[in-house]
Amino acid sequence: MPSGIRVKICGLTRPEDVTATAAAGAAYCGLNFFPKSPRYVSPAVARDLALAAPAGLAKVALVVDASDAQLDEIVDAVPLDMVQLHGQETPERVREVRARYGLPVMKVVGVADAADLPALDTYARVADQILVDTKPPKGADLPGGNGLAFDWRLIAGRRWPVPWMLAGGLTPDNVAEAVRLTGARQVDVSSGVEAARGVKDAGLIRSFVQAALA
Ligand SMILES: O=C(O)c1ccccc1NCC(=O)[C@H](O)[C@H](O)COP(=O)(O)O
Repeated sequence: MPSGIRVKICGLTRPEDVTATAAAGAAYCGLNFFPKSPRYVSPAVARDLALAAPAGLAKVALVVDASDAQLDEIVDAVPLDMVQLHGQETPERVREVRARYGLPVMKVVGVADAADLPALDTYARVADQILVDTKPPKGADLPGGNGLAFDWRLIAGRRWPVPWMLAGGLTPDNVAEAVRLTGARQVDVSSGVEAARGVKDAGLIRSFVQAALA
């Protein structure tokens, strides 16, 4: 990609979503294994989606406080390039998952205010990547994928010693401003490219990637 921005489209559920994500020029696709999510895919469905992904589109497994048994089942079934830990996983658990599966691990850190920022430094010491996402509001059904942005000024100019992604409430309309303000070189979206909750839209995926690269 000419601008060097790498885009992740998260929560794909259908083969046409994979086609649209690859055609738009995204670098990563996310497969969601959180059972309560409207974007959940079983390991069997995820395997077919992952096998449909062309070379160059990295497949990321999103899990929430998954046990070894759950992760074993996913990793055995699905050809993956990365694991995204989207729950309350401790730094020690990040280390364990990296060691057990030999896959890069991206740890999600939720941000609502400045008090959340030190955790980014903590996880940047143990994870291969960090994903800076909006902290879910109290009582939210889902720990992510809520389509809510945080105040990007909190991380403007911040850097970490590992690659990082910006997420949370990004859309084709606001992603360019988010990149400009934060300096992010990677962005992640789910709700902002959906026609309905859990249903990706090829046109929105294309618009999002184009806007991120602009
Ligand atoms: O999308 C879900 O349903 C979900 C469920 C449980 C944990 C995480 C989940 N989604 C995470 C994402 O899709 C993204 O990594 C990120 O939170 C941005 O989502 P959005 O604000 O919807 O763009």
